[in-house]
Amino acid sequence: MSKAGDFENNDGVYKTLLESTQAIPWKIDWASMKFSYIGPQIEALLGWSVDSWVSVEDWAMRMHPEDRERVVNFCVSQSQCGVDHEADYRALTKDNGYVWIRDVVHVVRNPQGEVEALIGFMFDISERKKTEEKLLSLQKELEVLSFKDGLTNIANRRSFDAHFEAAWEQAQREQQPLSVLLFDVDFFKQYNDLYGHIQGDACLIDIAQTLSLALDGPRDLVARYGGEEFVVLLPGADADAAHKVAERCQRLIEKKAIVHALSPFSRRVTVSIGAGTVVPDEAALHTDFLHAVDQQLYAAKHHGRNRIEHVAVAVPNLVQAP
Ligand SMILES: Nc1nc2c(ncn2[C@@H]2O[C@H](COP(=O)(O)OP(=O)(O)OP(=O)(O)O)[C@@H](O)[C@H]2O)c(=O)[nH]1
Repeated sequence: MSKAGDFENNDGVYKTLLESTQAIPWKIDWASMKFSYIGPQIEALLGWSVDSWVSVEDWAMRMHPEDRERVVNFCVSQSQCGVDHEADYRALTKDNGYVWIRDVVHVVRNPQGEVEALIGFMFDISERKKTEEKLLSLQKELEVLSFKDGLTNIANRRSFDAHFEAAWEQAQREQQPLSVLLFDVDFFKQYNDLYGHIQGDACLIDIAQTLSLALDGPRDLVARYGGEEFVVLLPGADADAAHKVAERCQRLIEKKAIVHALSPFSRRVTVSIGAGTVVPDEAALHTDFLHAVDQQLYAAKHHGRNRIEHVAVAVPNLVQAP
């Protein structure tokens, strides 16, 4: 007799092989929906004894409630159609924990083509799931970080752009005002030259925190626009409201009293502010509006710094500044 023949005739060999694998083999009789076999490895993995696996009910009830309906419905429908399939779910352990399982199911038919039994393997995939979950949370963290400025921890330019575009479209749709404030730290090059770059960084962090404190609207956003420039987005704020926020920012920075020996303004760090308010009509472009606000910042610098200039022209429908 051939070696293969020897092997085929030896049920014990099969059993030993099946029961020494990591994967846990099982068999369910289709007519009775009862387990006719389950590998003893199941007890080491989940804690339930082999004898406790009687019917598909035991299988279904030892599944996480959030997974049960989806998995049971899927497996029943696939089996009824005679299609091999696999499903991932959390299996309940005897001590009330959960283990991620991948069940790989083969549908066995008799010579007439009728479903006779289901056989399968359960794989412990908890390690893989842990890695997947960790990757997912790292991905989320990365998404958050990619919208944050690394130095000041407030929103970055990319975040501002996304919020600004959304707010612009909403203002256009609802015909509501929208305001933007652009800030630039005065004489910052001299500050850096005098106190060094590290203290310059600390000054920018201080200003970012101060500006954050000045905002109270649920949709207001402060972001680092780049270098020593910051931007505040005020959806729904009319010119009056925006001007008040700009003044509050100025006041809070003044109160912070960051020493700048080369500043003509009480030897303290100050900011210049360009402000703009618009109720954008359908044709208005948000880039034109930002450009107009930037022009105001330029004007604030040009007119002596430490001041607010509020835009009143250059974009259709611009609301008159106070
Ligand atoms: N420490 C620090 N300095 C920065 C950072 N980003 C930009 N700067 C500095 O900011 C300074 C900006 O200089 P300028 O554009 O000449 O502006 P200014 O000196 O503030 O002059 P005015 O705006 O006209 O009042 C430069 O010296 C930059 O190196 C940063 O992240 N950290």
